[in-house]
Order: sequence, then structure tokens, then C-alpha cells
Amino acid sequence: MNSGANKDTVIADFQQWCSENDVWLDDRLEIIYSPDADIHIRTKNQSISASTTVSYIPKRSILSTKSCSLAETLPQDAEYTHGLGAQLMLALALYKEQLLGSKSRWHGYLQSLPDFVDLPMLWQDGCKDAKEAVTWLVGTEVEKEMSVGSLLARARRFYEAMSRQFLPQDASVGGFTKAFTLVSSRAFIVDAYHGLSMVPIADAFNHSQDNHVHIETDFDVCPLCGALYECPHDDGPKLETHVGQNHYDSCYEMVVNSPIPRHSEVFNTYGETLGNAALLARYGFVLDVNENDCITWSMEELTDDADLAATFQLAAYEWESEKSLRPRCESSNLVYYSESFTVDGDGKVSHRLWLLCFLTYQRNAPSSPSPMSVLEAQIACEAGMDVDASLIPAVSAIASAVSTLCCTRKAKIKKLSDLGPDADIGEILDGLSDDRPRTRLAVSYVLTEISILECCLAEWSDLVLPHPS
Ligand SMILES: C[S@@+](CC[C@H](N)C(=O)[O-])C[C@H]1O[C@@H](n2cnc3c(N)ncnc32)[C@H](O)[C@@H]1O
Repeated sequence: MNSGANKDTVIADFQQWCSENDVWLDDRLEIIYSPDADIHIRTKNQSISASTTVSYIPKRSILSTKSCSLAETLPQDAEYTHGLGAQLMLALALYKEQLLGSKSRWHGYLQSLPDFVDLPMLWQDGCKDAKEAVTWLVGTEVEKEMSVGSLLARARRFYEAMSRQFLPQDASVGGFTKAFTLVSSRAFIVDAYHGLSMVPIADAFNHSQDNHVHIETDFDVCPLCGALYECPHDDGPKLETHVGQNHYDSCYEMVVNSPIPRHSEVFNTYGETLGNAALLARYGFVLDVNENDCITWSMEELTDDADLAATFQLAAYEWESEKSLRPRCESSNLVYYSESFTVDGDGKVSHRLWLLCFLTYQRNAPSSPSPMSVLEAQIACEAGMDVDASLIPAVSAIASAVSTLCCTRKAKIKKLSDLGPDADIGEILDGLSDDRPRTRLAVSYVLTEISILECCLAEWSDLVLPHPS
């Protein structure tokens, strides 16, 4: 959307485009623009009940690498069908349509989009506020999500490799990067044919963890032609075509999963497990409270000992086949069941991270208790009950390893190390004026990570035995 454009006209033109392209939105909903919330969807004066379909979006109206004007010529290599490769290729398709202006068949839709989304990947080359914000993200989950430096560099390399063949002379790397931010913050994977796509109307809903609507698509279509039923590319037994079903031309739907009150904003979900790190990196915003926030480690970050990693794989497989593991994790205040190496927002440690700490202890321990017996002992300790004394050193060693991990992780947040242990980050945030929005966003995100790590340290501290002097 051109920043000087009249927003009412922009939305009216988008609605006109929707009606010309059979994109249908329930009359009880309206598309709103407000300066503080940009475009969003609200109910008018009627509530809407669950299971209602509030939007039909014909497949032919979406913008994908299969439907765009470059579709016949774009490379189809496997690297462009998923992940960053798919995002870059869709950004190329989108940018080409933007450069076509009113000649693009998506013009009415494209003119309603913002020029770009202010994602951290753009901050490195930005103003003082942006540059300062980037320094706060070094060593955080946000940096992991997007590799602050390398994402922009990869987008630029892709542009250099592709632009001459696919884009007109007035194209620029800056324009392509802006298109990439729109793809990052708006595109959905719709089905096995179109893959990652720009979906008009569906992308006008903002995100919430308590979402009202979600997108429904038949993912398993023919990856070669998009057919939902029988097609010439089938190699197995053919499914019959349903009478009256135009399978090349069906719709994606926005369906209500939780009743929507009247006069309220209607939210979609961009992903049920997205924490603030992913939201900031990919969408440029954070939620005030996000129950998915966590600190993560990869195996490589935790150990460079290949034997330990191999022992872990076997031990995890065996332990996870024990039926009692999940319920025992649920009985613990300090451990939760998760097949990743994480600490969650309550300072709980995933059972896999716990197991790796246990195995590290076990390598040097004279006796060999089972992980379950040590977990049981820990749960008893948490409840203040009597515990077999021979298991206490193992419980304490695991708690000590968890504490070391948290301290090391805090030290990895570069800005914290630079400022020293006495720095009050809350005070720094309070001192930042409103004309530093990116730094405020980054510092408030860092506060979330500090609070998770400190919560974990505090929760586990009671289990750490003092070292014998
Ligand atoms: C799919 S678009 C949603 C429509 C968008 N509001 C617009 O004006 O075009 C995603 C973008 O909307 C904004 N957004 C979505 N949910 C949000 C939320 N809960 N809080 C703040 N911004 C949000 C972010 O800028 C995000 O990159």
C-alpha cells in the first residue's frame, strides 16, 4: 500500500477485486484499516457461531509460483519447494506482479498490502534505532530464528542470481527485500501443488493464540496439476471424480472454530506453537503474553561428544517407550514432556534435556540408577518427601547441570555480557523513548528470555546440594 494512499479507497478497491475474483467474505464481517492496527477483520453488529465458513477463496485467486505470470519459466528445483527457498521464490513471483502494476491480475489485492513489514532482518542496515535493536538480539532465540546477518545476505544473493532473467530493469534489490518481508509475514502453505502462497482475505486477519478462525484446505492434491480427485498423473488406483465437483477450481475456506462476539476483532492463528522469537523474526511483532515462549538448545550446542549423542538417542528411544513417562512428567513441577531440548516459560525443563543432563552425570557416576528412578526421586524431592539417599547426588547433579546451562545461556546474550551483571534491563527499557520502537521491542523480548532463565534457575536451586567444602 502506498503510504500516501487513501485507505478507504484502497480497501474499496480490494473489495471490488475480491468480488471480481469470487473471493467471498461473510457480510457480518468487515475489513477495517486503523493507523494503530493496520488492516484487520472485525464483526459488525452480529455474532458468528462456530463451524461457520466465513470466507471462500477460490484456488485460482491465490498468488503462488504456480499461478503467477512467471509460472512457466520459474525453476522447479526441490530446494525451492520448502523453507527459505520457497519463500525466496514466492517473493520473486510477488515482486514481479508488483512491478507489473495494474497489468497484474492481482493488482486490486496487491495495492492493499503494506509496502513492507519492518522485520529484524532489515534492521542491520537501518537507522540508529534499528542498529541498536539488532545488538540486543545477538545470542537470543530471535537470532537463531533468522540468523540476523545471513537472512538478508541470502535474500540478496538470490536476487543477484535471479533478477536479470526474471525481473524488468526497474527492479531493485530493495524492492525484492520488501516483497520478501511480505511473504515472510503473510504467506501460507495451502496444498501440495501451490505450496507457499499469498492468500487474499486470509492474510488480512491478525494473529492470536485464542484465534476465532483458521484456514481449511485439502492439502493432498496432485503436486503436478493441483487436481483434488482423479487426474492423468495418478499412478495408484484412481479416485473417482465426484459428480458436479469442479476439482481444479475449488476453494480454500476460512472456518470459525470459536464463537465470535459482535463488534470485535476476528483473529486467525499463524501457527499454534509460535513463540515471540518466531513472531518477531517472521512477522515483526510480539504478543504481551505468549505461552509458547521457551529457550531452545540443539544437540550441537549441548555437547560435542559423539558417544554421548549416540547414547542419548538410544536412551531416549527406550525411555520414551515407557508408558509411565508422560504421566510422571505431568506430576513434576520442574520437568515436562517435550521431544526437544527446551526450558519453557515456567522454567520447566523438557524430559529430553533432563535426560541428557542425567546421562552426562551417569558417565562419571560409580553406580548406575535408571533415569526413571532418578526422576521419581526428583519428584519426591520436589514434594518434600523422603528419598532414597543414594539417588540424591544424581538429582542434585542434574539440577546443577540445568543451572549451569541457564547461566551459560544468559551469558550468551551479548548485550547482557557487555552491560555487566548489575545492569537493570527493565530500567533500560523504561528509559527508552517511543521514537525507539525497534529497540523497545528487542529489549522487551530480551526481558522475556531473562525471565525464563531466571525462573528456571530459581525453581531448580532447591535441588542443588551445596558442594562439600
Ligand atoms: C497476515 S498480516 C495481517 C494483516 C495486517 N495487519 C495488515 O495490515 O496487512 C500479518 C501482519 O499483521 C501484523 N499483526 C498480526 N497480528 C498481530 C498482533 N497480534 N499484534 C500486532 N501485529 C499483528 C504484523 O505486522 C504482521 O506482520
